Amino acid sequence: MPTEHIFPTGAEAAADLAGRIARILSDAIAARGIATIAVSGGRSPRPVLEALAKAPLDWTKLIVTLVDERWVEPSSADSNERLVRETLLQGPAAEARFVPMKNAAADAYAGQVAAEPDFAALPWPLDIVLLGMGDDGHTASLFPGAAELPNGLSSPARTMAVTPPAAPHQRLSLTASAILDSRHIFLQIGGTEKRAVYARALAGGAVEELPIRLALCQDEVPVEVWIAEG
Ligand SMILES: O=C1O[C@H](COP(=O)(O)O)[C@@H](O)[C@H](O)[C@H]1O
Repeated sequence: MPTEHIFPTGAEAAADLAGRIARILSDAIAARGIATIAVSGGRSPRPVLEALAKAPLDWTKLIVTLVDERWVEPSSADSNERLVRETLLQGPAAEARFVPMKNAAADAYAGQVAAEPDFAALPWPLDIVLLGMGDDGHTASLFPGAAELPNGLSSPARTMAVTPPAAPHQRLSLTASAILDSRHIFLQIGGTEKRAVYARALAGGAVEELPIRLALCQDEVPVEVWIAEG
């Protein structure tokens, strides 16, 4: 079962989560000389990434990457890379090494072939995987109903290409095995709908129906969840 951190507001949850991430990254740098974090996109992580950017870390020792990316140009409002550049990679944090998922390939399937070696070369396990969750129970870009989901749940590769059944843009995503090759998995949720999906995911059922279960219902990696009630 995940460890839960419950806060009245999203702002309080984000501040606490950013502090926890900064402490773990600092300890990782002290222990191994390098720290790694893969972050989610979408709307939820913005305040966490903005707060984390202010942490007094040796950013030159940090590798930042994404858990998933929409196959759009980094200038697009839908780009997860754009979110990370606008929020986290600011000021001293811009010294971190950022490993993007989007490359010049025409689609996410060709892009996956080009991106996989960069991801295979990362220093695994990652220190932190910061997940989000959609209202359909998807995490990273492991979408229920996607033709590529069975492969994403079983592949030993680090990355997978996927076409979401009901969301825009082809995606590149970490696979389940890559997400679980980590020292800490953190999940951020807020709002009535997501809290209900989270409760359903904990209650049981197939990972194919609610892919967030791949992180919540396993014993390999400690999972902590930051929940905003407001
Ligand atoms: O499309 C995506 O959705 C999920 C959830 O996003 P949110 O806007 O509801 O927070 C996100 O975790 C994922 O990284 C993103 O690409």
